[in-house]
Amino acid sequence: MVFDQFFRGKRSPALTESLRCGLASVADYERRVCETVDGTVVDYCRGGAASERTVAQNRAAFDRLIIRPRCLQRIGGSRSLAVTSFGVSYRMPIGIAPVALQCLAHPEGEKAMARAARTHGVPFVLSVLSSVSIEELAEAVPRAPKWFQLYIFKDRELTECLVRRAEKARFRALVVSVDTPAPGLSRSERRNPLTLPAKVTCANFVPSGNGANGNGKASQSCSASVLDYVRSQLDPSLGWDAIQWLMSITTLPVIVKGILNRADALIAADIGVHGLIVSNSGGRQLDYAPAAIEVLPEIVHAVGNRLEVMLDSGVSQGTDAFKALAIGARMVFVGRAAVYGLAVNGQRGVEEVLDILKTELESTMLNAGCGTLADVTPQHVCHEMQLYYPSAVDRMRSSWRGDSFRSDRYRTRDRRSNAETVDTDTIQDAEQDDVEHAGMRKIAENASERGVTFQQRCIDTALSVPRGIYRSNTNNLSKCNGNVASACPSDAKIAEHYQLPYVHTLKSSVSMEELDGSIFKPTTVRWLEVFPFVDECMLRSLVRQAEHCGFSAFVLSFLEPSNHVMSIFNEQPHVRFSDLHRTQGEDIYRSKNMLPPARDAKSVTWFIHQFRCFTEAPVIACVSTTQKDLIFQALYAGVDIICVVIDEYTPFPIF
Ligand SMILES: Cc1cc2nc3c(=O)[nH]c(=O)nc-3n(C[C@H](O)[C@H](O)[C@H](O)COP(=O)(O)O)c2cc1C
Repeated sequence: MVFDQFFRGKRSPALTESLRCGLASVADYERRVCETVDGTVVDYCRGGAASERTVAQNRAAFDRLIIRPRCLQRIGGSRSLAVTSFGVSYRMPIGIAPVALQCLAHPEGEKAMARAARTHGVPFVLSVLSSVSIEELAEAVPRAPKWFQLYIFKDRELTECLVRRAEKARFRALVVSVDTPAPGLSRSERRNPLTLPAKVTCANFVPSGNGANGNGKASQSCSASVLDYVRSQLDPSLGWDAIQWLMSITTLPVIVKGILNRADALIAADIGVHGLIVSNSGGRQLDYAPAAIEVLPEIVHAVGNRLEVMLDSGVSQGTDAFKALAIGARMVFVGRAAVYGLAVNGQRGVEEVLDILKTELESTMLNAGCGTLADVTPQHVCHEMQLYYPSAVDRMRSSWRGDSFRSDRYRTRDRRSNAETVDTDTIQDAEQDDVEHAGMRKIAENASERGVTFQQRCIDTALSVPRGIYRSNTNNLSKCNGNVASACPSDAKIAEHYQLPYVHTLKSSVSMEELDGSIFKPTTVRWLEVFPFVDECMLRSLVRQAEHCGFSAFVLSFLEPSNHVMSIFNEQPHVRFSDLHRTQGEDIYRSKNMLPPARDAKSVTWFIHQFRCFTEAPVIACVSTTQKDLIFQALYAGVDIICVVIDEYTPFPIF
């Protein structure tokens, strides 16, 4: 309100009206719809697939992103939300997503929606399952910026016919939905089936009076059961050649909707698709699909500027739009938000909703220090964990001699790839000119002979933490014939040489004391790798022992399946695991009572909480990118740093 009075001077009539009715946000519109509209229609508009987990995730993922404002940015008078897409200029970067059967929400349905889009100068995407036909809409709202959404049906003739009709009606782009090999499963619809009123039908499949819509086959089937007919036309056997076929039969830009994976985005870019809508259809298709905003970074990162990337799913506030734009979306689309406006007050309701979103986006931009969309950058958004755990970064820095010359040089080399196994040749190359070269090479060669590998691990770069945890992999103990004592010293020396932290594992036969007493230099940075054991006393004792030996951080390893960790301890009778032996005695640590907890959320949280009570030192959770749930559990449970282990198939920006 205050913002509005001071900065806008004059409110639009739509905003004034919505405020007067107590409708100040999209959430207010949603509430109003629930109070006033028939239950089955509410379910149809609001519902999602199955357990609706993805619907919830869409909201939660936006909420996890925090806006980082910049001040004193000299924002002048030339403020603008204008955006150009496929050569057409729109007044703001928020369009209306395709929504089937809008006459269920309001008698004017798609016509009202398109008129509101015209008022705001934003694209309106007509669903192929619209309750107003392509021709009727074009005639009623000729000047609305219209795009047409379709599926590539089993019947290609029918599909081509729809494309021709859209071209003739001067639609400006085709949006092909690719996330619907079959209809999404709605539990609410199953409980409470939606029956279409006589006047509401999929108008594109019904012949008009003059036969303009003509496709006899479709019409006949449709008259029996519109939805059954369309469902029967969805084609799970489609491949990317279908998109190429679509591009070959039209000159309109083709936008692929429903992409959630960088690999698919890359294929789309390679075959020359014009745009993508990163979308999970508002959580209506695949339950447990990721939130669209969560995968947007990996997709933007993968395709860059090769095609236009847009987003829908979960946008219900101006801040949501801001976040998506900051991460790299050209435009966002709203589905439910617009439908709520339509259901509450027809065209006016949609205009009000768009006005709310526009006002919120303007306000967000201004307060974040952005005058135009070009000013909105990835630096304006971060994941909340980056704010919650900053002190850990400082603590990590203080336990890391990261500013030495040689260390920098090594880290520059690391940046070539996110994860790589550094072989001894690489180490040699790095240090050709080094006086210590020969000695170190010998140690590295020895290590290599014993089958010890050097793994590069990566800590979230956004936290500016130096990267490159050095870790000796002593999993292959059996190769050492019980004589592994010589492995650790040389590994520790290499770590010292490259000025990387040495991560000592409990799977070693050399104890922390032995390393501290004879192998480590005072300057060696040492961290201890710990597994999620259930025995509290033992953990506490290990922590004390480690602190006593100068270990400055703990790496909780959730990487290996618990049974694998235990098998190492249990099935190596010839190996003396010195740290564990000293702590508890062999019989106990090899016993079944020490099975680590299962990796459910509760036990992971419990373990981290426990561990936090034992020590002030930074706690790093080592998690694989494939264990995404675990990453968040660990963060929420309070670890300082997540060490995300990336394999070559995993896209980095999984956050
Ligand atoms: C009631 C309803 C019907 C929809 N019908 C279609 C459709 O016919 N075709 C399509 O591609 N997407 C359809 N969608 C998905 C939207 O285009 C869009 O992806 C989704 O609504 C965006 O999420 P949001 O509702 O959270 O904004 C529909 C969505 C809703 C809510």
